[in-house]
Amino acid sequence: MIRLAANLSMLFTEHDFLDRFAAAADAGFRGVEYLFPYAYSAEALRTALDENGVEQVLFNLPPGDWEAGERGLASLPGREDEFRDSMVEALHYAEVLGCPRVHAMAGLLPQDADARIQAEAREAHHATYLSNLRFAAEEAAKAGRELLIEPINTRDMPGYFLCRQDQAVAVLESVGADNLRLQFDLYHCQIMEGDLIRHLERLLPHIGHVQIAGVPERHEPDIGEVHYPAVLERLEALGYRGWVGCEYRPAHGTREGLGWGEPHGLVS
Ligand SMILES: O=C(O)C(=O)[C@@H](O)CO
Ligand SMILES: [Mg+2]
Repeated sequence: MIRLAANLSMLFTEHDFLDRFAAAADAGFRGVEYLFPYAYSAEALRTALDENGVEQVLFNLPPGDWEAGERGLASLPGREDEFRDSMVEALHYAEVLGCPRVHAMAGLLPQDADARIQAEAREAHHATYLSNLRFAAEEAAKAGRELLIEPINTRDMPGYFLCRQDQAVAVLESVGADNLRLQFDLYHCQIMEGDLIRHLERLLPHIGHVQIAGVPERHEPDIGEVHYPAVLERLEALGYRGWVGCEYRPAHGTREGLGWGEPHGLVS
C-alpha cells in the first residue's frame, strides 16, 4: 500500500499552520512533510504530531534568505559555514520530531552571467556541493538520519543547480555515502525529462523519498498530463516502501480535491 504524506506547505492552507496537522489526519494522512519547521519551536511541532497521530517524514534544511530569493545553500561557494550551521539546526529539529530524513536544497547558480562565467560557476558549485554533502551526510549518519537531494525543474526555479536525475545520481555516486539519497519528485522530472516509469525503475535503489503533483499546473495528481494510477502502481510493484509526499497546490479546496487519493485511504 502506497503511504501518502500531506505536504503542509501546500495542502490544507485553508487552516493556520499548526491546525493543518489535524486537518491532514482527519483526511486520512498518516505522515506529513513541509518546507521548513523553523518558525515554530520543535516542541510545539512535536505536540502537533503527537496529538494527531501523524509522523513527520521530511523537511528541508534552512535555505538561506528565502524571502530574498535564495533556494538553498548546499552548492554555494563561500557559504560553507552557514551550510554547516543549517545542518546542525535541521538535525536538532529532526531529533525532536523523530524525522528520519532531511533535504538539503542545492541553491541557485549566478544569473545573468556570460557563458564562460556560468561554466566556471558551475564547476565551483559542483565542488562545493560535493564537499558540503560529504560533511552533511556524515553528520546525518551520526544522528541516524538520511540526507536527501532533489532535482528541481528550472522553469519554476530558474538557475537551480540540481535539475536533472543523472546529475543527482552522479553526485550520489561521487559522495558515496549510504545515507545520501534521492528525493524523486515526479512533477519536476516530468517537466525536465519525462519517461517517469523508466526513471523510477532505474533510480529505485537511490530513492529515499517520492513526491507527486499534477503537471503542468502543480494541482492534484489527477489533473494534467501524468497518469498517476499507472505510475503509483508501478512504484508499488517495484517494491518501494517509503513515503509519497503530496506536494501540490489544490485547484479549489484541499478536501474537495482528495478524490484521487481514495484508493490509497484518503477521504475527500
Ligand atoms: O519544491 C519542491 O519540489 C520541494 O520538494 C521543496 O521541498 C523544495 O525542495
Ligand atoms: Mg519536491
